[in-house]
Amino acid sequence: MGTKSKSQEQTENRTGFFHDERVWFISGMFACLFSIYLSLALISFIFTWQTDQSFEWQNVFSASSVSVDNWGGKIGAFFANMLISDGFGIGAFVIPLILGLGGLRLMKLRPYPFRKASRTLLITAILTSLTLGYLFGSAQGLFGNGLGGAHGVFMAQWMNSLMGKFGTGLFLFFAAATFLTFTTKNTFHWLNFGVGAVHTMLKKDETATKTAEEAEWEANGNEDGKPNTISKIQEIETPTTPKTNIKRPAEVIFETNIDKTEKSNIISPDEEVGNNITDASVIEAAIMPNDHQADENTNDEFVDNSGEIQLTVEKIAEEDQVEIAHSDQDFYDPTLDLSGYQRPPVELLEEWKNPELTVSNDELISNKNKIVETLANYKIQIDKIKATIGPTVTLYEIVPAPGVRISKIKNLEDDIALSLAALGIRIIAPIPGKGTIGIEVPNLNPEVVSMLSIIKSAKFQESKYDLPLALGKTISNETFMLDLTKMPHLLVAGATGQGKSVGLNAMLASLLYKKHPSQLKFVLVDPKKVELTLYSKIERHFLAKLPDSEEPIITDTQKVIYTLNSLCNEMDSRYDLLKLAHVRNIKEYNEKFVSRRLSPTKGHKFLPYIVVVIDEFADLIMTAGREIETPIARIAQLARAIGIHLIIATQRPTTNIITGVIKANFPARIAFRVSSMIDSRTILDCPGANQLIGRGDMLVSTGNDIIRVQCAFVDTPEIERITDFIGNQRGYSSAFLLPEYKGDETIEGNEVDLSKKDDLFEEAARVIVMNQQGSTSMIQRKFSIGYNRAGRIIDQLEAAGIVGSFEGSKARQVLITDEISLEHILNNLNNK
Ligand SMILES: Nc1ncnc2c1ncn2[C@@H]1O[C@H](COP(=O)(O)OP(=O)(O)OP(=O)(O)O)[C@@H](O)[C@H]1O
Repeated sequence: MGTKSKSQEQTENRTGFFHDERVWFISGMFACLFSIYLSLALISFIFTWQTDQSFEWQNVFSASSVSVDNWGGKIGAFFANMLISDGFGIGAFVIPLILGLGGLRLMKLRPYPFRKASRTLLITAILTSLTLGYLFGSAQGLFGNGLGGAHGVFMAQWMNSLMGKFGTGLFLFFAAATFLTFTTKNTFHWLNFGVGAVHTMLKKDETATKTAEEAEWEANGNEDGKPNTISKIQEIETPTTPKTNIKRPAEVIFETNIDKTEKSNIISPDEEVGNNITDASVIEAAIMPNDHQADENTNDEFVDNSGEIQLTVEKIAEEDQVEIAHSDQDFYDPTLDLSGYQRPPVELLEEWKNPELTVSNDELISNKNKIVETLANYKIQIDKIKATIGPTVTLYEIVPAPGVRISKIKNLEDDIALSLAALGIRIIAPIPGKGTIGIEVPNLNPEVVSMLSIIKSAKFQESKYDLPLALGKTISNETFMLDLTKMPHLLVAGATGQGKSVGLNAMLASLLYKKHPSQLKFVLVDPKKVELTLYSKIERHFLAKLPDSEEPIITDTQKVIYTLNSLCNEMDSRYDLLKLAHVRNIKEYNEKFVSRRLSPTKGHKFLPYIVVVIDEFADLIMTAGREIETPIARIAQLARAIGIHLIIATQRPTTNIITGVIKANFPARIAFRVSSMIDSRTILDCPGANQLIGRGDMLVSTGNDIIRVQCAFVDTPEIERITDFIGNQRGYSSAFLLPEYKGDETIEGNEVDLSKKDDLFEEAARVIVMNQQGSTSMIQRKFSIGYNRAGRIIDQLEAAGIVGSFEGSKARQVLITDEISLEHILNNLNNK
C-alpha cells in the first residue's frame, strides 16, 4: 500500500511538472530565443556559406582550431547548413518563424492561430523549395545544393522523371495557385482576372484576323464589281444614312450585337441592310451611336482609324465581362465604417492569483473516506469511487454495489454534508448518461476562474458562435460557452451577492471581445442605476437607444416600456425586411445583403444583432407589471429569427415575477445560489441552486441538461479598462437608434386634428403620392419609425384626403395622382 502511494506520488509529481505553467513559459521563451538565433544563422549563411562549407562537418565541433564565419558560430553554421543546403534552400527561412510562433503559443501568447499558421508556413517552405529546385536545379552549387536546397533539387528531379518537365511545371503552378487561393483573399480574383485577360487577348487576335479578312473582302469588291468602300463606321455611326443599298460584312453585325443576336439575325454579306431593318439586331446596331457616350467613344476612334471599329465594339463587351467577374467578388463589408476598430486586447484583463494546489491529496482522501464511511453507516456498499477536481467543487463519482437503491443515497444529502462538515453538497443521482452517482463537494481553497483564462482559451478564440457567451469553467475544467443565438434568450437568477452582476459582466465582456460594433448592439436596462453605468462609454459603438433619449443606459421604468415597445416595432420592421428578401432569419438576410443581393434603395440594410440586458427584472415587474411583461413576451416569442435576444436577471425568482409565459419562452436559464428550494424549482424546475456555494458557483440549464459551472470573474476595473479602450476609439456619430415610440396615450381618439400634423406628414404624403401606394408599413420602413406613429400619419393623410379609408388587408387607395395637386393641398393645409 505504502509503495503504491509513493509511486503514485511520483507519477503525480511528474505530470504536475508538465502541467506547471512556468515550465511552459520557459520552454516557450527558449523556443522564441532559439528562433531569433536561427534566423541570424540563416541570414549569415547567405554570405558565409562558401567558407563554412569548405570543411568536414564531423571535425568542426571537436577541433577547436577550426573556426567558422557564421554569426551563429559552429552551431549556427551547422543548423543553417542543415536547413538551407541539406533542406529547403531559401524556403528554410520560414522554419524559425514556425519555431517562434510555437514558442509564443507555449507562452500563452497567440498572435496567430498556431496550427493554421504553422501549416501554411510549412507548405510555403516545401513549395518554395520545390519551385526553386525545379527552376534553377542545383544552380552550380549555390548555397551548397542550389536555391531550393537538397530537398528541392531531389524532389524536382524525381517529379521530372515521373511526369516530365512540362508536366511538373504545370503541377507546380496548380499547387501554388491552389495554395494561394485558399490562403490569401485576392488570389481567386486575380486568377479570374488573368483568365479573363487571356480570353480577351485571344478574342482580340480573332478580331484582328477578321479585320484582315474584311480588308480582303473590301479589296475584292462587291458583287456589282465595285469595291466595298463603305466602312463599318459609317454604317453604325449614322442611323440617318440611307440604309438601302448598304451592304456590310456579316461578322461586323454579329459582333456589334453579340449579346442579343441570334443565329437567325445574322445577315449575309449578300443581303441588303434595308431589308433587315425591322430585325432587332440591326436596329440596335443602328441606334447605338445615338447613345451619347457611345457616340463619343466610337467617334474618336472612327476619326483616327476606321479600320479599328471592331476593336471598339469588342472593348465594350470585354469591360462588361470583367465587371461581372469583379462584382461577384465584391462583397459589402459592414465593418468598413469603423474599419480601424480594434477589439480589446487580453492584456486589459487580470490574471487572478490562485492557490498553488486547489485540492490536496489529503483533502481528496479524507473526503473519500468520509463519504464511504457515511454510506457504510447506512449499509450502502460502494464498488468504486472516482474524483474529478473542478475550480470550486470536486465531483466524487461513486458506483454503488448492485442492488443499492438510488433514492436511498439521494436522501442522505444532509447526512453526508454533516459528516463532511461542508455546505453546498449536491448529489446527482444518477449522473445523466452514466451509471454512477455524483457527489459534489466544495473545495477548501476555491479557485477564481479569471476572465483572462476564458478569453485566452482556444475554445473561445476559435469559436464560430454568432453570439458567444463565455461563462466560465465546468467541473472538468473545460471552458463553458453558450451561443446566445441558439438559446435564444437567457434568464439569470440568484440571491443578492451570489455573482449575478459579475456573470452579466462576463457575458457582456465575451461579446465585446468577439464582435465588431457593426455586428452587435446592446440595449442595457439597469433600474439599480449603478451596475451597468460603465458601459455608457461605448454608447457610440455598441449601444442602442430611443432617438429622443439622452441616457444610453435605461434606468427609468417608463423609458423601459417605451424601449421594449420600440424593440417590438423594430422586430416587426425586421420581419418585413426578411419577408421582402425571401429569407427566414437574420443570418440568411445578412449573408444576402453582404453579397449585394439586396438593394439598399429598397430599404434593405445590414442588421446588427440586438442583445437586451435587463438587470433587476423583478423591480420592473413590480412597478410596471403587464406593461413590461407583454412586450417581453412578444419579443421572447418572436425575436429569435430577427436577431433580438434577451438576457434577463432577477434576484427574486418567484412565480409572480417569472410567470408561465416568460418561463415558457426562456428555455435557457442560469441559477446562481438562491435562498430556497422553491426558488430553485421556479428557475430550474428542480432543486439544487439552493445548495450552491455562491461566489459565481452556478447551474446552467439549457433545456435538457443541468451543468454546474464556475462563473468567470471579471472585476469592475477590468470592465472599466475594456470600455475605456473601446470608448476611446472612433465610433459612430451616435448610438444605434431604435424606432421612435411615443406611447399609446398620444393617440387622440378617432378625431384627427390636422392643426397638429406630424413632423413627417408632408414628407410621407410626397412619398405616398410618388409611389402611389399608401400603407403604414411603408411609412414605417421609409422613415424608420414605430407602428403607432406611422399609423397616426396615415390617419392624418386620410383626414387630409390624400389616401382613402382603411380597407382591411389591402393597401389604402391613393386619392391624389400627381405631385402638383399634392403641393396644392399641402399649401392649403398650411395656410389654414
Ligand atoms: N465568479 C466569481 N468568482 C469569484 N468571486 C465572485 C464571482 N462572482 C462574484 N464573486 C464575489 O461575489 C461578490 C458579489 O458578486 P455580485 O456583485 O456579482 O453579486 P450580485 O448577485 O450581483 O449581487 P446583487 O444582486 O446584490 O447586485 C463579488 O464582489 C465577488 O467578490
